[in-house]
Amino acid sequence: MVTALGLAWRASRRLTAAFAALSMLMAALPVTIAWCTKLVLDEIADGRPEVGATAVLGAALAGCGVLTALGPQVVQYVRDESGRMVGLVAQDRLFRATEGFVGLARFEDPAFLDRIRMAQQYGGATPGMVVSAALGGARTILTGAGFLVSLVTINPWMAVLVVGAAAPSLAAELWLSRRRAAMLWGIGPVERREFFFGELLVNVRAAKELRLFGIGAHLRGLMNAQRRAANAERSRTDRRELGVQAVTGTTAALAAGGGLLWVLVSAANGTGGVGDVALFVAAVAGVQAAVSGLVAELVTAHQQVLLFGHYLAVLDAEPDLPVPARPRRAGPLRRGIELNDVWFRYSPGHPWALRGVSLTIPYGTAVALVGRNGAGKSTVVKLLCRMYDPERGSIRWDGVDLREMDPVELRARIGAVFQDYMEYDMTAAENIGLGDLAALDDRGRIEAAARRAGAHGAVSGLPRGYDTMLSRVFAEPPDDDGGAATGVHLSGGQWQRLALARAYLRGERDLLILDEPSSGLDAEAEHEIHQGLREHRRGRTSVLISHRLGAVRDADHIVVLDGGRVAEQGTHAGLLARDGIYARLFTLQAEGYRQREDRDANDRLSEAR
Ligand SMILES: Nc1ncnc2c1ncn2[C@@H]1O[C@H](COP(=O)(O)OP(=O)(O)OP(=O)(O)O)[C@@H](O)[C@H]1O
Repeated sequence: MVTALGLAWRASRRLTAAFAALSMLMAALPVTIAWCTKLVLDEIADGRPEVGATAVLGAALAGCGVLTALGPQVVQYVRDESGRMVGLVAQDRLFRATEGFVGLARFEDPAFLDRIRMAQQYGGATPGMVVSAALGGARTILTGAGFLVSLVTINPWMAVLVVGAAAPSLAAELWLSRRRAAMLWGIGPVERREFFFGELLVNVRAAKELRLFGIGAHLRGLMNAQRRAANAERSRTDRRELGVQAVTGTTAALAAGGGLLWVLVSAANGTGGVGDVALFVAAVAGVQAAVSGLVAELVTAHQQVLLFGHYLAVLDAEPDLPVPARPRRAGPLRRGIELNDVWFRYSPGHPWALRGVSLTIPYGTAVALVGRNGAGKSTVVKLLCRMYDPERGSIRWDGVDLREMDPVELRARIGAVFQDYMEYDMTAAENIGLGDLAALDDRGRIEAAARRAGAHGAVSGLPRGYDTMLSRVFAEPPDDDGGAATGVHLSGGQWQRLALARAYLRGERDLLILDEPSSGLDAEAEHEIHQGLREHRRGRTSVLISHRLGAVRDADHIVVLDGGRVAEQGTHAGLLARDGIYARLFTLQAEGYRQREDRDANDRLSEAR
C-alpha cells in the first residue's frame, strides 16, 4: 500500500495533492447541507423566521448544491489525469524490470508469465486506485464522522447501533476480497490460454493453416471453453459475494429501519423538533452511507493491493542470471572460446539438452556445428550468448568464465542471426538498423549491410524503398496524394536476408554466429550468401550451423553433435575418412543431389527423343 501510494505521489505530486484537497472539500458538503437544512427548518418552525439569516442559509444551500453538482466531474478529471501519469511511470518501471532479466528462462516460465500479465493489468491502475480509495475512505470517514457527531447529539445509542451493524460487513468484505484476488490468480493460466487461442484466430501467420486445415471452429471451441471455465470461477465468486452481502445488507437495513421507527415515535410524542428529525434522518443515512462507502473503498484498496503484489513481485524478482557486482571486462577476443564439460537443461524438469560438451572455437577460425534435429546446436549458440548459464561446466572467453562478465558487454561483441530470427513490424531500414542502434539513422551503413546480405535489390524495389513499412498489422501512412497504402510483407527468404543484414550491420564484432542463415534461400541466393559469408569469415571467429553440409564443408573445424554430446569433430576430409555420422549424413545429401541430377538428365534425354 505504501509503495503504491509512494508511486502515485512521485508520478504526479500536484495532481495527487489537488485530488486530496478536492476530496476533502467534497467530504464536508453533505454535513454542511444537513446542518443548513436543519437550521432553515428550525427558523421556519420557530414561527418568527429572520429573513436575512434564512436568505444566507438558502444561499449557502444553493452554493453547496452547485458544488455537489460540479465537484464529482472535476474530481473524476483530476483522478483520471493522475491515473494516466501513474500508469506511464508504472509501465516504464515494469518493462525496465523485465529488460533487467538478462537471460531467457523467466520468459519461458508460465507462472512468471502470468505474474507479468497481472502486473501489466494491475501495476498501472493500482496506485491511482489506491490513492482514490484512500482519499475516498478519508472522505467517507470525514463525512461519516460529521454525521456521527450529529447522531450522538441526538441519540448516542443509535450511533453505536449503526456503527456496530457495519463491523461484520467490513470483516466479511475483506475476506471476500482476499478470495477474489486468489480467484483471479487461479484463473490466470486459463485466461492466458484463452488469449492465445484468440490471438491465433486473427494471426496472419496462422491464417493459412487455419483455413487449409479448417481448424478455426476447433480453436474457437477451445477458446470458448477457456472463457467458460474462467466465467464459472468468476460466477462462483460473485455468488459467494452476493450471499454474504445479502446478510450484511439486511443487518444494516434493520438498524436503519429501527432508527427510523424511533424517530417517528419521538416526533409523534413531540420530544424532538422538526429540524432535529430532519437532521436525524440525514445523519442515519449519512453514517450508513459513509460506513458502506468506507467498506467499499477499503475492499477496493485491499484487493488492488493484493493484485499489486504481482507487480511488486516482478519488480523485486531475483536476477535470472547473476551478474557480479564488479564484472570482468569482456575484452576483444584474442585466443578463443572454450566450452569445458558443459551440461545444460532448460529446467530441472527437462531432459539434458547438452551432456558434457567440450569444444574450442579458436580465434580467427570458422567452426561449424552440425547434427540431427534436437542435437543441441542452437542450445550451444544460446549459451555462447549467455542467454542461460550451464548447470555444470563452464564457457570461457579468452579464459574468463562468461558468468564473470557483464552480459550486455559480452553481447556487444557478438553478431548473430538466430534460427528463429525476428521479423519486426517496422520499416525495412529499421529492420536492419535495429542491429546497431548507432546506425539506425545512417542510411549509408544500412544500405551497405543490405547489399552484403543480398537484400538491397528487393528493398529498393519496394514502394517506399527503405522506408517501406514491412507489416500487414500497421498500415503505411497515407501517400502525398492522399492514398493510404497498406504495409508490405516480404517473402521468407527476403526476411532472412534482412536478418542477415541486421547481423552485418553490427560490423566487425569479435564473434559472428549464424544459425541456419540460409535455410529459406533459393539455391542461387544460398550460393551467393555463402560466398559472401566465406569472405566475411576469413580471419574472423565465427560459428556456423547448417543442415546443408555442402555449406559448411570448408569450415576450419566441424563439430558433430548428437544427443547433446560431441560425437565427432575434425575437418571435412577428416570426418569423411572417419566414416561416422558426418560421413553418413554427407553421403545421404550428396546422393540426393546425384539422384536428382540423374533424374533431370533422364528427363532431358527423353524430352530430346
Ligand atoms: N526453450 C526450450 N525449452 C525446453 N527445451 C528446449 C528448448 N529449446 C530446445 N529445447 C530442447 O533442447 C534440445 C536441443 O534443442 P536445440 O534447439 O539445441 O537442437 P538443434 O540441434 O538446434 O535442433 P534443430 O536442428 O532442429 O534446430 C531438444 O531436445 C529441444 O527439445
